[in-house]
Amino acid sequence: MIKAENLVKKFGSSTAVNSITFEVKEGENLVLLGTSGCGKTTTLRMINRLIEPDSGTIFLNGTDIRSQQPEVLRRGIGYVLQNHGLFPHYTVAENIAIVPRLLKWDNEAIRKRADELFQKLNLDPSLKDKFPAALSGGQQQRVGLARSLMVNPPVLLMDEPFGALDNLTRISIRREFRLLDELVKKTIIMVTHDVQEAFEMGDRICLMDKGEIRQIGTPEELLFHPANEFIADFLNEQRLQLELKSVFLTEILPEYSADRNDNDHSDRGTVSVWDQMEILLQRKNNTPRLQDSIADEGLTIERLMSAFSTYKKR
Ligand SMILES: Nc1ncnc2c1ncn2[C@@H]1O[C@H](COP(=O)(O)OP(=O)(O)OP(=O)(O)O)[C@@H](O)[C@H]1O
Repeated sequence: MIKAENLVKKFGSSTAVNSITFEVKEGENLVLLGTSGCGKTTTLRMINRLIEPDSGTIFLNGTDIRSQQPEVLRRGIGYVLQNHGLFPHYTVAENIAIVPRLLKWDNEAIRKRADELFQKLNLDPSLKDKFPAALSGGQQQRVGLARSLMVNPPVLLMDEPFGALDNLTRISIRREFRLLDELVKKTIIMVTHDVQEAFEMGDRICLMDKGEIRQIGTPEELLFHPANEFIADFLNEQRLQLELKSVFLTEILPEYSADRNDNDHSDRGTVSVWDQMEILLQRKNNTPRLQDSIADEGLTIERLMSAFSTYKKR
């Protein structure tokens, strides 16, 4: 779906992106991960031509993106920014109508699509008449996402989409976004410097350093088969939590996994060992369950951990 070949971008004498090559399949969520300044945002912005590479080529569905006007290209590529990118002097309704109006949608079509997205994103319809400054950070982020999804672009670029949120909001909004049907089927490239976030959201992770790619692979591949010492060191501090997030219930206890999601091209289900552990802990504490669709009757934390450690020894 997206193919980047030998991309190079320099700013003056410093090289932000140094000959990187990667591919993203249709429906896949690729996370660009790395420390500040390693070239993630520059890479992302080359895909919607906000930045032009010095050399290298990007193909979208086999076509060089330079063959399209940037404005036309961007209508098929949603873009979600850390600080939501909403225009402060436009109401929420006006903000989300910008691209549909460019595409000459009528008012009724815009209203219908906005209502649908507001419902899916748990946004109260009364927010439509407000200005962005009157919304909470989480609401602003949801509106930013709604805006990028209005015309249902097949590709979505997300630059630190949860970066401006407090930790708790961040964790819950991330979980919600991950299960959102509008996002499950999209091809997504997401930038983050948060390792946990990358492991929760990414089908594959592209770990960058100093403008170069050190490894691209599934969370499991990076953790259990790091390509070099840099990768192992980068992940080491949070290893156990990452392992729990990167292994799925379907892989260790298929008999308890009634949640296999047909839209999930990775075919690993949607519940990680970490998620399942949280569900069991919440149940133990009598707090509401995170997810009700799981056939986990009789599953205990001990059983889960024992299956996880057997899996790791394989
Ligand atoms: N417009 C610009 N002019 C000059 N230098 C730039 C410009 N944009 C980025 N850079 C430099 O290019 C390098 C890569 O920046 P980039 O924003 O892509 O990194 P990043 O990995 O996204 O970092 P962060 O997580 O801090 O946003 C950095 O050294 C940055 O200072």
